[in-house]
Amino acid sequence: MLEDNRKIGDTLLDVKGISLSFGAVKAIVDVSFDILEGEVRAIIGPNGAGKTSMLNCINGFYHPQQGTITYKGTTRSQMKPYEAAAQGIGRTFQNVALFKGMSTLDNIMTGRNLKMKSGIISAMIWRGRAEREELEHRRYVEDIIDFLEIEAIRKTPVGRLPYGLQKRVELGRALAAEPDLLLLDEPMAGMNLEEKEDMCRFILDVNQEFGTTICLIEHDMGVVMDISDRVLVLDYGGKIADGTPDAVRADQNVIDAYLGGGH
Ligand SMILES: Nc1ncnc2c1ncn2[C@@H]1O[C@H](COP(=O)(O)OP(=O)(O)OP(=O)(O)O)[C@@H](O)[C@H]1O
Repeated sequence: MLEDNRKIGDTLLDVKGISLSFGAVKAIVDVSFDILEGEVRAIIGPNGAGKTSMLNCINGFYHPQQGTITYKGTTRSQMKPYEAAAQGIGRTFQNVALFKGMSTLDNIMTGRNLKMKSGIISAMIWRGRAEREELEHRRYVEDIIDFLEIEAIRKTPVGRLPYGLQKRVELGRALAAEPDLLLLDEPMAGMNLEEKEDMCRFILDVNQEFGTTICLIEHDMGVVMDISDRVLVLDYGGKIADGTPDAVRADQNVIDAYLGGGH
């Protein structure tokens, strides 16, 4: 890890007794865990363990049948995706979800939408103000482009970029919304070693420099153990371990789930 100047704070998100089923399929079974302000939190587990479903519950894509989610002190049984986004929960997806025909710059600009105050009507009435606002947003997006070292591809349609760079652009778009809590669904999937190392560095930089709290799903155990403060382990929808990387690595339930145990 980099030199650690971070402050880990109070509970930002508290998940209590969440259960989610799709018909007979139990995707999540009575899981509780929390995320502290400023930490890098990982969720791991074998295929189908319920990891993506958990992120989908946190940002309101799925509505758990049981349990509560407390975010920034407000408790809900469910929330809507736009409410989650408006309250500072950002997200990237397992499969890249960008506008392939649009440039890197324009894709990242779409991440600013929530921050834009001028609608079409007010922009017609107060053109100067709308233009100033647009300029400020562009400046913010250019800073993200510098930060992620993707200046050379700012005008390139993202569909033409290699997969690793598309993932970086997707991270940029999520950052453009200035999230307090950033959910990353397998940010390094399908990447080669060098791309993985770059992505790890960017995730740690986002956490340290912007103070963004990160919750990530990742299959590469080496990566997870390197960059996470705490790791939640799911298996068949249930929680089987939760703790520091070292504690989780030594946990017999985790060893069984990964090295046998029916998977
Ligand atoms: N929309 C859905 N409709 C029906 N079943 C679903 C749906 N979403 C998830 N599931 C099921 O819920 C279970 C958990 O899936 P989930 O995608 O959360 O697991 P995961 O741990 O993220 O897996 P992976 O590592 O393969 O991405 C699986 O059995 C899956 O088939």
